[in-house]
Amino acid sequence: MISVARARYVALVLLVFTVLFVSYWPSSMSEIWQAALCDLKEKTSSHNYESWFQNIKCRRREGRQFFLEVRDEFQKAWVEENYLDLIEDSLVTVTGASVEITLDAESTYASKAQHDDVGGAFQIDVEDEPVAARMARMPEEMGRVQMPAMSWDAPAAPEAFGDLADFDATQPAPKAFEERLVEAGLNPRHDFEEFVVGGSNQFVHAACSAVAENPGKSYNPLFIFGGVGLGKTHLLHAVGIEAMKANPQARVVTMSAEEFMNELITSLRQKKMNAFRTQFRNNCDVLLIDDIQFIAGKDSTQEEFFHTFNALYHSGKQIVVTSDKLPRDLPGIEERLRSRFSWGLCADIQPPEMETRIAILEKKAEADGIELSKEMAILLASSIRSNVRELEGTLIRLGAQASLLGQPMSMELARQMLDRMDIDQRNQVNTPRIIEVVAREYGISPVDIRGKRRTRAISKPRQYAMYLARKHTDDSYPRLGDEFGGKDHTTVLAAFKKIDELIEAKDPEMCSIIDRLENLLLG
Ligand SMILES: Nc1ncnc2c1ncn2[C@@H]1O[C@H](COP(=O)(O)OP(=O)(O)OP(=O)(O)O)[C@@H](O)[C@H]1O
Repeated sequence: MISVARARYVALVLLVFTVLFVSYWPSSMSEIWQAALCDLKEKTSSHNYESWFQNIKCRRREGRQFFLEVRDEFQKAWVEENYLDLIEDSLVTVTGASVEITLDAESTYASKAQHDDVGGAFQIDVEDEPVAARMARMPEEMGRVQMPAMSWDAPAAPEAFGDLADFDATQPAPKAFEERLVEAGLNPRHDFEEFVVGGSNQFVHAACSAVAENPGKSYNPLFIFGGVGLGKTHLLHAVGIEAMKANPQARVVTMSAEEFMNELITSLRQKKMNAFRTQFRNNCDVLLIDDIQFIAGKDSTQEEFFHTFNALYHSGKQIVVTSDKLPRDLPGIEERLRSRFSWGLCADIQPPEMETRIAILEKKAEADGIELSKEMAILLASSIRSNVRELEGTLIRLGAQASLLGQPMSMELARQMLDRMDIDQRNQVNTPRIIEVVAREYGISPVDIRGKRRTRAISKPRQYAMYLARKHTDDSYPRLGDEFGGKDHTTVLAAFKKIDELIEAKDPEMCSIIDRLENLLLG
């Protein structure tokens, strides 16, 4: 028999435990939703979180059904298409039970749809707004393109340009010109003079020069493609700089495909689509878009870009695009866009050969005031072959280290740094390396893992790589989707869950596969 005192003690412990459990476990609808939001914040990039999740409200809960409210139809469509599984996953994590989600838009305002050929992917109904109010907003809406509204072919008389009136094309005042480059999104250091030409980039360099000399009239569009850090962005900016040097009235718009998408989203949110379209379709003579592969799988952005492309192309404006692959190898890009990218000229950029690497190092060293001997340039150029950004970074780090230690840049210092880099690289666990290790182990190529083929021999290693990437990197599911060749984040989520469940259940085959791959990866 237990004593009364002991029974009281047990009851007290139970009571304390219940109180603690009830007060810490999220129970009210809003607590559950807040906890789910925290979980979502962890799983996605901060930009994505702010754009798509932060403003979602949980309006009602009936048992396991959650009624969520988003701002408008556009957000509803986007979240439904891209993020529903992710939200469901977070709610399951928080509640520990299965859930159902119903999404509703706060307003009945329909932002997506209706388009004509060049008219636009999104028809934003700003017509209800009084005309005077819209006109008053126009200067603010014109956004980043500050250049006067001119067509490429018919420059207006200089008087029409206000403070540009005394701008002399042959002798640009350096500061004013640089400021204008920056306004146009261009990096003044990335001009043709700074670009070292060799066998690997001769063709693309010639194509870029031709386009810059005669925008809209030689190769249109110009599609530049090639591996990481090989100078695509540099050449893209060089085209813009040269075009502005040749014609001070040229309205150049430069941005990454990601920035294009973000501006589109902001314009949709703020109901400023007219200004967005004016900026890209009417106030632009040269459109330079970097890393177009980013819009893979992003249907609404592709649609808007398609209409922007048509409008510019048909009015003879120049379009230059960079990408990591040829148009036909770009996964997740609509066929009509891929075919348009191939209308003009596709020019690839290859890793530079030894002499070009040495020349690049010498040029950068001179520009940054670093004393670089020939011997050292050869050492660096023979150690780092396939990425100019890395080559440049090593030179700068070496210069910085020598100056911090108060020593000259010796061969010994350079060798030590290269050895350390080698070790760092071998230890670095990132998604590309995981893909490489898994592909090698299964005798397939990283391209197969990033590709679409679903044979067992490819899909299984692909799932292992997705699981390892989620486990060992900080990449969010959407980011991993991009890393795996533009796949939907739900594919990665499903692969992770499937393998995780098998590991949790101590499935001997899966545990041994993952152990073996982790050994290869982590040493
Ligand atoms: N031929 C070259 N001459 C001089 N500098 C170069 C050359 N090629 C590349 N660089 C320099 O290397 C760095 C990386 O180039 P850039 O950013 O243009 O590469 P990218 O191909 O656009 O890379 P990513 O695929 O990562 O976008 C830049 O600082 C650029 O100036």
